[in-house]
Amino acid sequence: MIELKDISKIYQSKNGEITAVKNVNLSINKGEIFGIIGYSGAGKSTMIRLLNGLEKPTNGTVIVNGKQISSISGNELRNARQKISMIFQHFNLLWSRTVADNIAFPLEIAGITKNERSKRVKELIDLVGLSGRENAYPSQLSGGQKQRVGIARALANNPEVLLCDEATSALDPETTDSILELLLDINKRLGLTIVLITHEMHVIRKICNRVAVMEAGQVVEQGDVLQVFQNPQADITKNFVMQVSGTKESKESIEQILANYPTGKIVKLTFIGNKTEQPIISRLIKDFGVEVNIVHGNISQTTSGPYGTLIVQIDGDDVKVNQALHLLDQQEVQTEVIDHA
Ligand SMILES: Nc1ncnc2c1ncn2[C@@H]1O[C@H](COP(=O)(O)OP(=O)(O)OP(=O)(O)O)[C@@H](O)[C@H]1O
Repeated sequence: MIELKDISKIYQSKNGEITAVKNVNLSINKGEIFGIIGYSGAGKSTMIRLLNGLEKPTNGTVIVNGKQISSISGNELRNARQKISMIFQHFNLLWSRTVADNIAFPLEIAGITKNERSKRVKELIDLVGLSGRENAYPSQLSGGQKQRVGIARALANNPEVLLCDEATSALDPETTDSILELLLDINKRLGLTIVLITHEMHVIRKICNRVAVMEAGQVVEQGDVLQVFQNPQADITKNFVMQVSGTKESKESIEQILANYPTGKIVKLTFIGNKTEQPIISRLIKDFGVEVNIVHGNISQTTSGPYGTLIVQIDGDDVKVNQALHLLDQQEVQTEVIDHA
């Protein structure tokens, strides 16, 4: 559905050239939710502008929905862009228009008759859960409701691709979740391909099937969300995963436990899928007679299943401790000895 082939984007500035995107290759399938994550300045916004044709790449090709967006212009680009919609961090609503009229706006531009417009607007209002608020103005809505209007407006002309530019960054955590659930619902119901950019791993975990991690204009890692969570390769990806697994906070706990129990091994266990539901710890204790102290634990849901991390101190006879680690490996629980006491 979307192909980026060896894309680079170089901006000219007073201080010389800025490479915003460098040699990026990505392939996004029809109907998937694909996340691009990176810190500020990584090149995410540039990527999204390349996808909707607002920017031309310095090198490479962008293909969206069968059209080579990177080389077309004028009417051809305008037509192609009707199938590529977008929602924004700050909603970009028309403040002097009601909810219904905001949603009707792209339909007016597309020349849809008044009767058909009213019918479609009603459908969209129902779809995003805004029934009863048709005649409200944006200033009378909460942030979450404003984003629902943004989503309805983006869906008005039946797009094939929805681009989300930090769409939940201005919302509180609960509202963020309700908007993410709406996006997931729309993706399932309409088979819409969704590409989102974000700096929050929570967003990726909650709704994405696959993720690309960007740093300094490059994609440093990409893959299925669950795999990336279980086995992050790049340092930046490890940092993003820590946002969700909370293992950063546990450093203090590890220091504490080392001070209190200066024996054994501190091990980080990472497990995915139904392994999170097995009584692995009790097996270690029963089968090997080792002591297990839980330092930190966390289980998160992704669209492909649960993902968990557990940091434990395993203490006992060296041979038994190693056998316990071996059992964990056999159980496809990933183990990383993060500290020897
Ligand atoms: N029009 C432009 N002219 C010059 N430099 C630009 C332009 N747009 C972006 N850049 C530069 O390209 C780099 C990538 O910017 P970009 O906005 O794509 O990153 P980002 O990951 O979206 O960051 P943020 O989340 O802060 O928007 C930055 O160094 C930025 O200053």
